[in-house]
Amino acid sequence: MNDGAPFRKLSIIGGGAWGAALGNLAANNGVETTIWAREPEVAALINKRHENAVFLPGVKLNPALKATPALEDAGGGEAFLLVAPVQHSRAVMKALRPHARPDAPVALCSKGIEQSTGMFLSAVVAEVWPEAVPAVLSGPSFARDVAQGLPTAVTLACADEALAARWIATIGAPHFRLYYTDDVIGAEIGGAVKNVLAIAAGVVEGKGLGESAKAALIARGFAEFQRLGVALGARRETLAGLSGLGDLILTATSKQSRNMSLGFELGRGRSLHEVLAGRNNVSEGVETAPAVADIARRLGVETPICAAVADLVAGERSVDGLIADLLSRPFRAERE
Ligand SMILES: NC(=O)c1ccc[n+]([C@@H]2O[C@H](COP(=O)([O-])OP(=O)(O)OC[C@H]3O[C@@H](n4cnc5c(N)ncnc54)[C@H](O)[C@@H]3O)[C@@H](O)[C@H]2O)c1
Ligand SMILES: O=P(O)(O)OC[C@H](O)CO
Repeated sequence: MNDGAPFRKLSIIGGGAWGAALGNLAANNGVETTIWAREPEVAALINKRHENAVFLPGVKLNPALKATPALEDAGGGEAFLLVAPVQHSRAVMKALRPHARPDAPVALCSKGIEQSTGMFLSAVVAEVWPEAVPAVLSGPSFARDVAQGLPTAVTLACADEALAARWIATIGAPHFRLYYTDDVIGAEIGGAVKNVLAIAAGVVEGKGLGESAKAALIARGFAEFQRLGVALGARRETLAGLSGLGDLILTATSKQSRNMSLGFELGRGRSLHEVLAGRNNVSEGVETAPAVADIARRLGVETPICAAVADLVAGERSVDGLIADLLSRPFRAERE
C-alpha cells in the first residue's frame, strides 16, 4: 500500500487505558491530539501530570497530549478514534455528532458487541453517524505494553485503503506495527469473541483444570469463532490473523487481561457481582457473551463455549454444571 499523510488533528473519544496509549502514539508522531475523558479528574491528570493515573497508572504520557472532560471540546478533530466501552459507544457517538465533521474518518478501537441490538460498532456508526467512514483497529495489544513502547502488531481494517494509510501514519510506530486489511467485519469479530473465550480460559485456570485443558479450550474456541465469522461474512485469513487468533492467544493466556482475570476469579468461586464491584475498568466479554450466543442461535451456528460463558455471566448456571455439560458433549469429527 502507498504511504499516507498523518491526520493533523486527532480526537480520541474515551480516556481509559487504551485511549491514553493510543493518544500517546499519535502525540509521539507530532499529531495534535485531544482525549475526551468522561471523568474530569482523568482529564486533569493527563493535562497536569501527563499520566492517566486512574486507568493506566505509572506510565508517563507525551506532554503534548491534551485532555478535556467536555465532549463538545473534543469535536474539532480531523479524525476520531472511538475508544469508549462498547455498551456506551452509541450514546457517546450520538452526543458527539453535532460537534464533529459529519464525514470524519472514525477508527473503532473498542472490542465487543452492543448487547441490546447484537450490533458490531461499524453497524452502530452506520446508524448514528452515517457519513463517517469507519475503520477498525484490533489485535493483541495491552495498553500498558503499547504505552511502554514494547513491540506490538495489530490489524487496521478499512474499506478505503488510502484512508487506512492515513491511520497507519497517524498512530503507527516501529514498535506499533499495523497490518492492513479491507475485511472490517472480520477484524471486529475477533476482538469481540476473544473476550468471551478469554473469560472461559480464565475459568479453566481458576478451577485448576490444567494447561492441556486450556490449550483445548483455545483451539475449540477458535473453531467457534471461525464458524461464526464465516457465517457473518468474515474471511478465514482475518480470523487466523492478528485481530483473531493473535488476540485470542494473548487474551486467553495472560492475567493482564481483564476478561481472563475475571474468568479466573469466577473459576475460583467468586460471584460476578463481587468481581465487578472491585474493579473500575471494563471487561467487554461480560456483555458481549450473551450477544454472541444470540447471534449464533439466530444463525444456527454452534458455539458451546461462548454459550456457556453467556449462561455463567447471566448467573443461570454454575461453573461446575457448565464444565460437566461441555465435557459430556458427544464425540465428533474435528472439522465440524
Ligand atoms: N486496555 C487495553 O489494553 C485495551 C486494548 C485494546 C482494546 N481495548 C478496548 O478499548 C475499550 C476501552 O477500554 P479501556 O481499557 O481503555 O478502558 P478502561 O477499562 O481503562 O476504563 C474504563 C473506561 O470506561 C469509560 N466509561 C465508563 N462508563 C462510561 C459511560 N457511561 N460512558 C462512556 N464511557 C464510560 C471510562 O470513562 C473509562 O474511560 C474496550 O472496548 C476495550 O476492550 C482495551
Ligand atoms: O484486558 P482485556 O481482556 O480487555 O484485553 C485487552 C486487549 O484487548 C488485548 O488485546
